[in-house]
Amino acid sequence: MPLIAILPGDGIGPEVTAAARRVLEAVASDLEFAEAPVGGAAYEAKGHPLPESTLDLARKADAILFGAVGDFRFDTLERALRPEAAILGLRKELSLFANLRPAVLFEGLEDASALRPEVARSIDLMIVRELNGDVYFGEKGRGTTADGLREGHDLMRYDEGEVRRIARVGFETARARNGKLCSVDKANVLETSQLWRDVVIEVAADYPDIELSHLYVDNAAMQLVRDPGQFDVIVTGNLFGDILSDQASMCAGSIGMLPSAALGADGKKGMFEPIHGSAPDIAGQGKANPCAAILSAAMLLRYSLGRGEAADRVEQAVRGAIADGARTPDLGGSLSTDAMAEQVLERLG
Ligand SMILES: NC(=O)c1ccc[n+]([C@@H]2O[C@H](COP(=O)([O-])OP(=O)(O)OC[C@H]3O[C@@H](n4cnc5c(N)ncnc54)[C@H](O)[C@@H]3O)[C@@H](O)[C@H]2O)c1
Ligand SMILES: CC(C)[C@H](C(=O)O)[C@@H](O)C(=O)O
Ligand SMILES: [Mg+2]
Repeated sequence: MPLIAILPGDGIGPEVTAAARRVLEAVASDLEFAEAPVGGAAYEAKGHPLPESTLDLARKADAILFGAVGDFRFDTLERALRPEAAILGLRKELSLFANLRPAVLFEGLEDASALRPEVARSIDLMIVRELNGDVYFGEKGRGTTADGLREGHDLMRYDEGEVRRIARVGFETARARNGKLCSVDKANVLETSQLWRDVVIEVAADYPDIELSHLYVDNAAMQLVRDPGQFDVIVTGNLFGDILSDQASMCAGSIGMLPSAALGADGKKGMFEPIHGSAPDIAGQGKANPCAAILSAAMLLRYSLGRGEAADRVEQAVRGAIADGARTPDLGGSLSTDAMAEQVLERLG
């Protein structure tokens, strides 16, 4: 019996994970679920955003369904105790270095996209974001300059091994899709990025069938709204991937639509979560779009459980609901989180 750890977290996290869990229960009757607090909820309950017991469950589980963490109430805590430390800790402790963030425009969502319909319709891409390194995990600190000014610093750093392993995921992902990989960096300014580019080019020698291109991140941000259809797979670092995926979400209609998978070296055990956060502005109001969480559950079925057929069924059910006009407020409609989940569940048969 596969064990699924459910880590709902804060804000809309519990609302959307409840919907995703119902979908999992509907397509797989043999799953065992265990829930544990994470983020601000865990800090309040246990004094730490990632308690040992939660980390143990995550280690033990076959897959993790994660909601979202964070609330402005915790923004003054020391960094190690903030809710966000939990998600970073889980990614690092479980060596989940490869973050797959697909952005696709579902039929009917042209009007929700921030782009013109004919431009929006072309988006079908996968962002492969490195998740264990970069400026997120480099040495950081605060101090005072000789002149008495407050200063802060965060070291951006990758070693070639870290770049090589995510580059391979990028090339393999492109091979399984349409054979095009765009590596995004800032090699015109950053040494970390020059190393990134050099290593990606070295790895490319093993993938002569893949069409490799490179873009600076500022240009990539522009191209993503000018012509998202030009991209198949984008491989990039932790920070650039974070930013570009939120941007891609609005090209595809809403941040409430984008799922993600964080995978380790075996490409199997993983943590699955919407790319969005805890959305304190709409938490507790039943307004959250559960599709990103539901589509994350589909990725869990596909990657961690090897159940591609069940994953397809879930994705088709979401597509069907959207095509038939089901809309939460972020998509211009008025369905509640639960009503949207019902629309999906009904289409699972
Ligand atoms: N994976 C995570 O746990 C994660 C990701 C991003 C941000 N955060 C945290 O979440 C908190 C809020 O951050 P933020 O406001 O910058 O980003 P956010 O993604 O939580 O929200 C941004 C905007 O998008 C809307 N939104 C997000 N998800 C939605 C959904 N499913 N349906 C409808 N609308 C949705 C919100 O209402 C808000 O207006 C912060 O504490 C941040 O650190 C956590
Ligand atoms: C909450 C935060 C640490 C996280 C990140 O920056 O990775 C989030 O924005 C995401 O996209 O998953
Ligand atoms: Mg983000």
